[in-house]
Amino acid sequence: MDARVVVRAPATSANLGPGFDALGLALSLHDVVEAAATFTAASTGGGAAPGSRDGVRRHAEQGAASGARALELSVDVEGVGAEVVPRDEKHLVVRAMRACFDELGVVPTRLELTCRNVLPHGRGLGSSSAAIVAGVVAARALAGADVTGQTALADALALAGRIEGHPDNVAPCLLGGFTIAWTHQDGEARAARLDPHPAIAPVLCVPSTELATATARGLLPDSVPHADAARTAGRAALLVEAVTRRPDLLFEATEDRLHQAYREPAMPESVALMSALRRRGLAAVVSGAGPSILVLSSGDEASVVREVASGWDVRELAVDTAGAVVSGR
Ligand SMILES: Nc1ncnc2c1ncn2[C@@H]1O[C@H](COP(=O)(O)OP(=O)(O)O)[C@@H](O)[C@H]1O
Ligand SMILES: N[C@@H](CCOP(=O)(O)O)C(=O)O
Repeated sequence: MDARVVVRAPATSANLGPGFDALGLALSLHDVVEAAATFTAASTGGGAAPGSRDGVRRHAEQGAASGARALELSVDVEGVGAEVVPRDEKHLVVRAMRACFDELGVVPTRLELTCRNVLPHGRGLGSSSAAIVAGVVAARALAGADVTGQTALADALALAGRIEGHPDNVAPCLLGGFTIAWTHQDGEARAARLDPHPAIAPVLCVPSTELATATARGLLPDSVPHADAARTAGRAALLVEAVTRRPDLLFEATEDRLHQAYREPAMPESVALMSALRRRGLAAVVSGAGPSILVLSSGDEASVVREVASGWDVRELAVDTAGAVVSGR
């Protein structure tokens, strides 16, 4: 009994300056994962409609009862990272799918993946979140679980957040648009999705060098001055208004004192570019953990970015409003 799906997951830019680990924007750059799976009869049998709540519960009971079975795994990767990403159980999409199958209680015996990668890795554009979200959504769809309802999205976000470790990329990747993400008191990721102002046009300056998010997180101090925290909290609040209704406030609203300066030693050229862009009045920030620079443009500012960021890979993108999209089941 074969199931086959295609999932498209967007790049994301997290933090947006002052919204460390909270704010994020989905971008019009996508990875695509094609996935096919065969499940044990025990984990899918019994006649309940796959995807119904009853069907998922029955999967959980029967999957758990069936015990571990060897997985026949095939991973094909095209595009970015094809030479370096693992092709086994360590592949991030596979890890996310396995975690989701376990949560749903279904037991795959065969899993076939083709990953068409476009998002650059280790550039602060949420490639790991896109891989995780694509895996979680693909696994839910293959298992016959809902992927679009409120409960399904909440479950997918919680699992993706657990795997990624911070919620601000997985939220916009799953939901699209502009998101405010937080960790609930139960420890799970939650998010509120907002529509960005239609004038917002993200412009990315992408360097050729990578910086692992874990490395950039390691540069952050255990505590920051109260004045910096207070100032940045105010700017983050203002940024919600600026992104959704008042793009004229973007420059002031994107000031950060919580993470960018601490990370400068790992990406001096990026921070220098950000400062040069800000001196020209542009709302430039470090994208995610860097080293890409994001300009939240609200008009015809791309030509200034190209002039200041001469020699950089400058990409004029749009906001992705759809988030992760699944087709073909
Ligand atoms: N499509 C993918 N398939 C497999 N692994 C991926 C994929 N995208 C990202 N990764 C893994 O995530 C790492 C990058 O994650 P990270 O350091 O968080 O940077 P970012 O998410 O900003 O690109 C890559 O080096 C790779 O190990
Ligand atoms: N809030 C995180 C965001 C990391 O984003 P990424 O795209 O660099 O993975 C952080 O700043 O560490």
